[in-house]
Amino acid sequence: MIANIFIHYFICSAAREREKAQKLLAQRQLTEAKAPASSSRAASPMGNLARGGKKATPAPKSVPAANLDQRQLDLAGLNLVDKEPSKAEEAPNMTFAHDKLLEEVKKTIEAQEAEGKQRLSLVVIGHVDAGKSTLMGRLLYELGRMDERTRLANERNSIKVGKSSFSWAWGLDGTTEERERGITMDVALESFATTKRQITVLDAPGHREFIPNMISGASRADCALLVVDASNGEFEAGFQRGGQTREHLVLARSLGVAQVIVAVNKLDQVEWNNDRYDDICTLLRPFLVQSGFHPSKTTFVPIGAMLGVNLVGREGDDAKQLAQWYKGPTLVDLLDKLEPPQRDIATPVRIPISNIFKGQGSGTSVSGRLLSGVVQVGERLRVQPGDETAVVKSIEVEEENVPWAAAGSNLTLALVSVDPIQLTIGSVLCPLLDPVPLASTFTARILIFDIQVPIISGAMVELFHHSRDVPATISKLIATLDRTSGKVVKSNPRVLAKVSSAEVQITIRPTGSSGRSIPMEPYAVNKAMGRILIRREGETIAAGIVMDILG
Ligand SMILES: Nc1nc2c(ncn2[C@@H]2O[C@H](COP(=O)(O)OP(=O)(O)OP(=O)(O)O)[C@@H](O)[C@H]2O)c(=O)[nH]1
Repeated sequence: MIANIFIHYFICSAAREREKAQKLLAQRQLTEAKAPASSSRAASPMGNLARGGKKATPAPKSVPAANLDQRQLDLAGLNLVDKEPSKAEEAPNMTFAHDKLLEEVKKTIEAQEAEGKQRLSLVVIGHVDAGKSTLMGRLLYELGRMDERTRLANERNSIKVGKSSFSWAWGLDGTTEERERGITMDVALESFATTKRQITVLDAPGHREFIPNMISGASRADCALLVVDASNGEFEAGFQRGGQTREHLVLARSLGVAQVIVAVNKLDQVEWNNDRYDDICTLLRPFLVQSGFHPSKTTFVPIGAMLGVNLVGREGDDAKQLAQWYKGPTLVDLLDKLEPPQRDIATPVRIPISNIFKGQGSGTSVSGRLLSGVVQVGERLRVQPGDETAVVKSIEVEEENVPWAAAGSNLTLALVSVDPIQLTIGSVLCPLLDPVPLASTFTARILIFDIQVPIISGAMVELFHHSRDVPATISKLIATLDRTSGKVVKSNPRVLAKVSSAEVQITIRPTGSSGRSIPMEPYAVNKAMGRILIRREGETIAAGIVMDILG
């Protein structure tokens, strides 16, 4: 009945997103083309999209024009073909009634707690080149999640292109461009287990050019691992004004991340100097408190990512110098003690989409974080904004197909009975009867950072909400607030100065691709859906929470 559009590239709301998605498809195709059929999951140089054996749908085969009737020719010209009712697209039925599902989820979470195997998501943040991907690559290897064959292949291939020092990072940085440039550009997803935790890792890019991707990664995490480079001058570069050590910490905290492990890396570059380690910790401690991290939720660990020192142990010659002055926990010991957050399973489903890709013969797949609620296979969800609905054909969490997933999971959903053109990065999947409100104008309480140019009414900004960023205007300065009590200090101020708190009205400016309204909720209704970040000219100027949606 409806013509099916063959999608040769992903459907995203903005050019940046489209480019990102195209890159991911290329990455998946490259990975799949290269990977042997039996390749282990650790063997794939992946982002989350490269996993799970999914394949991009091949382009339709061309048919000689002489063999087509007029209608087919018209359709061919439009790049349309009749939709064949495919078996793969058949919508499955739901297994559980909602209350039964909630019971099942509670039981499972309790069992996980009793087993001492709790799940959490960890975003790896820090200034460019601090060693985030190297650390993750090495840690995956030490924990047995990267096999020897992959390690050797990464070593060999990185030597071949003169990038041998990035060989560990290649376990995470999978695209040709990332490997050529030696930097992470998009968030890569991985997972590993410690004794008591099952951890999903989101390796964020450190380069300031990719802050939007870092925001998208941090908004999917419960905890953060900040990596700082102990080399002389390098720690200072990241920690100075405008450095990403500072910016990432502030962004992560503003997005609700409350626990952080600080890994002081590359200590081999300073001869494992104890004083250098202590100085770095001393400089970071007050900044962490100032950024809103409670000292009891902040831990420090000295490491050498490349040599694998103090990640899971301190054996061997490389660790001798450190072992002379450090007797504390290893990185894995600290990961094992991270507190899993409360799961908001009773609130309606909210899944902001962070990636969209074509599944093999099974419609479209999307990935993102289930912020609240519980979702199951067979469930029909609404896509906001818009009138579209979709049925969940399958759910994948940490490379396993599961019948349901609960709040906090980073998941991939295969969707059927959906027009993929209606899906965009930043769209939110929600229950049919409990849709997320759409906002074009709303009020927000914001905390203004150390900005150089004060904010005035009419200021043009970029608004970040999960993986979506849209142009917006600070349309009204309602009041300045006392930073501690939140009480109004002055109504209708003329400007908002740096390091102050305020209530403002924000209006989203329409764009060709994303319209005027975006799905969001007041913080009082759903914390994770009510957090925003405001940037201007590539600088994060404020973070805030949504108060009231005005229209
Ligand atoms: N000497 C030394 N070099 C390291 C260590 N860890 C990482 N490096 C080097 O630091 C450089 C950057 O490492 P990456 O892992 O790509 O850094 P990153 O933080 O992931 O970079 P972005 O994601 O692009 O910000 C590479 O050349 C690594 O070999 C370490 O423990 N010691």
